[in-house]
Amino acid sequence: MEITFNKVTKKYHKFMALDDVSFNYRDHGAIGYLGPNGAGKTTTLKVMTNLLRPSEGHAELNGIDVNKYPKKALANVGSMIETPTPYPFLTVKESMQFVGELRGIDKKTINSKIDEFYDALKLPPLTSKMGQLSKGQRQRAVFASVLISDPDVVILDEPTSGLDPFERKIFRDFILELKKTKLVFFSSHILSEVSETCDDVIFINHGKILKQGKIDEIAQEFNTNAVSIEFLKPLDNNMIKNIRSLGSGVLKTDGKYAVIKFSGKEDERAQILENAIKLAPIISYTSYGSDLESAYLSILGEKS
Ligand SMILES: Nc1ncnc2c1ncn2[C@@H]1O[C@H](COP(=O)(O)OP(=O)(O)OP(=O)(O)O)[C@@H](O)[C@H]1O
Repeated sequence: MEITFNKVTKKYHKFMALDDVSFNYRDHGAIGYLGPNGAGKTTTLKVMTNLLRPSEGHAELNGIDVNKYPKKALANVGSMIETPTPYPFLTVKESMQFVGELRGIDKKTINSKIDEFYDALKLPPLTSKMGQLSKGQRQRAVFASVLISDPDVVILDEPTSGLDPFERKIFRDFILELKKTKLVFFSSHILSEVSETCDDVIFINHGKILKQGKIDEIAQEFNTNAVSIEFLKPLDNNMIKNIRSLGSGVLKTDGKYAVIKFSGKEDERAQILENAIKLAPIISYTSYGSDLESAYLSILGEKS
């Protein structure tokens, strides 16, 4: 399973919606494609699924050029791009059966998949008409249809937009399972959703990739890493002076507490603890975890 973008540029007349976009992902896992409105996310996913032709460069799925050989490239791919508009007069079950049959899946497999997704995605009653479902119910029913053919690669455009927190959780739990065996690529502007489900992240704005890499590494790079130390006794001036030599700066001292900045490297964090113990007895030692928000603000905030 593999997704490749090789120097893809997409122009809408003179407007450059994608500018020299390249990435490559292989094997199972989840990739979050993050960017604000108008960044170029949908355009990317449309090029990826042959709904648009790139102006330059090319996209490959499972090693096959999507625009040259769309049928072959998309054979093992499931995608949900923009708000799905499924068959309103079919029931949930009929709609999934229809998509499964179009994909050449046998009836028995289709029905066992429907049972599986009914529980995992908490689908609405299978006899409900697609046209009468709420947005969240419809989204999940369409998502189930996309997965009926058991694709290797799953491509989703803002899959949780318009969903309530309960539905988002269903989606998140499902992606966490799905990514164990499949390559999932989804666009989003919801940071928490990406940080909770993805291994890798790409930041895009104004059609350009601003940063890509492992979420943990990017979060760490942009985070103000800090540890909070609780000493047994309140700090006096002499202690505070000594604490200043720990880490790369003191953010705050308050009563028995000191908050110390450090680079984010594990060995430096261990060293701070080792030296702090020499100053006075310690009751607790807590790290502030890195988060993607500071990365998002630094990467997209500065350059947007
Ligand atoms: N058919 C089109 N013709 C002209 N410009 C377009 C067309 N489709 C998109 N654009 C422009 O290209 C840019 C990227 O649009 P795109 O839909 O890819 O962004 P997005 O990141 O998916 O945004 P959103 O989160 O709002 O869906 C936007 O400035 C948009 O106005």
